[in-house]
Amino acid sequence: MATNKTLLMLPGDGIGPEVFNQVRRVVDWMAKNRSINFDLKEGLVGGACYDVHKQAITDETMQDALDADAVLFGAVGGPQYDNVERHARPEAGLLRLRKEMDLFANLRPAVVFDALLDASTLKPEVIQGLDLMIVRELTSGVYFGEPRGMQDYNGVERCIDTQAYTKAEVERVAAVAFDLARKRNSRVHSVEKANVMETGIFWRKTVTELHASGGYQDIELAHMYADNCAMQLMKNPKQFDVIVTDNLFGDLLSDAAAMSTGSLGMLPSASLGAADENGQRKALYEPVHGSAPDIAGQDLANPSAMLLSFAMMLRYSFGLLKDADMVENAIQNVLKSGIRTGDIMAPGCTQVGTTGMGDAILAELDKLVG
Ligand SMILES: NC(=O)c1ccc[n+]([C@@H]2O[C@H](COP(=O)([O-])OP(=O)(O)OC[C@H]3O[C@@H](n4cnc5c(N)ncnc54)[C@H](O)[C@@H]3O)[C@@H](O)[C@H]2O)c1
Ligand SMILES: CC(C)[C@H](C(=O)O)[C@@H](O)C(=O)O
Ligand SMILES: [Mg+2]
Repeated sequence: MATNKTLLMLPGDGIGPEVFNQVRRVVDWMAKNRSINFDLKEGLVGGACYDVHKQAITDETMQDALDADAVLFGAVGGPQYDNVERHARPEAGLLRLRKEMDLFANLRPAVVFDALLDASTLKPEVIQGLDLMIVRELTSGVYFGEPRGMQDYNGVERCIDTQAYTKAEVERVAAVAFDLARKRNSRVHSVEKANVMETGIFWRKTVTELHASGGYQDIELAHMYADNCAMQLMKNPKQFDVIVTDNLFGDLLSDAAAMSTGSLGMLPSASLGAADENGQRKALYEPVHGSAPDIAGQDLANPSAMLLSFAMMLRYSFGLLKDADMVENAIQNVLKSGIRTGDIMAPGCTQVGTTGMGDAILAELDKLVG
């Protein structure tokens, strides 16, 4: 691969830097064994940035993100920032990255590895072979709608958030879902609450029209209410191929889907912008989980979600399919061999920490490269 691809690394807070340390080892391994050399840049984000600059991301780091070929992100947040004003909170750094990079399509796959059937709280027959993709709209909806905040409402204190979507915003994320479905099992569930919300009715109408007029008749489209979808994800997740939904429902449903895989520590994600004339997209890759303050600093975090996010980056941003497969296979093989972090531990397996899991994955990569 050309050596001029820039990768911006933003480890963040809590377990973010811990799982990131394992990615650094794989980045080094890729340079040494596969001649994949990135120009690496690193920046502060979240609480780590707030501690130094009193803001969750600086303009310089934001510019680095806009200039990079891909951004790799750990996690942000922590209880010590609970009383920081919203615009400077750690989470605001991530939201700014998503908005200013215009990363409207958040791909959150939930894939169940056979070796982890026993780690899920769902019955093995319900989840065996599960491979679903949630496409979450990421730059609009109630996360960003205006007006928002405190109001004087006829002398009464009131607080509002606004759910708002333009037609173009719904169309572009639905198109990503249809295009992805075509490369998978050609089924899309569009999820909203059209029974209650105006934006739900609009979402459903817009997706239906795009399906009919956008050349997507080969894709099977179904509509589902978000509350039912949460239930169906527990009852029979294998009915789904691709789910497309708004920013808030996507946040909730992807955490729910994570548990079928055994742990939040297994779920990667890719956040993508629109393709330019060369087919290149701005992109940020991050695990779905957060900074996990309850286990931070104890070498307990599962680095798999972070490493699988790195694999998604190799695949989606750089077309390095073989190398992405290698990382994924190495993780699968380690799980098959019974090596587990605490979150996915099962009787008869060997428990390791974050670094131990990294050691095992690197050893497996060595085997795979021969
Ligand atoms: N993308 C992000 O940076 C992101 C995502 C979600 C939450 N957050 C932030 O993280 C902080 C904590 O939030 P939370 O506790 O609701 O969610 P969380 O995802 O951090 O943790 C939820 C639970 O899952 C466990 N867990 C998460 N990742 C794990 C891993 N890799 N290995 C093993 N166990 C893991 C945690 O120990 C915890 O019990 C908050 O400040 C929140 O805003 C950030
Ligand atoms: C940290 C927070 C802003 C974020 C979200 O709500 O989108 C997180 O929960 C996620 O799922 O990426
Ligand atoms: Mg979330």
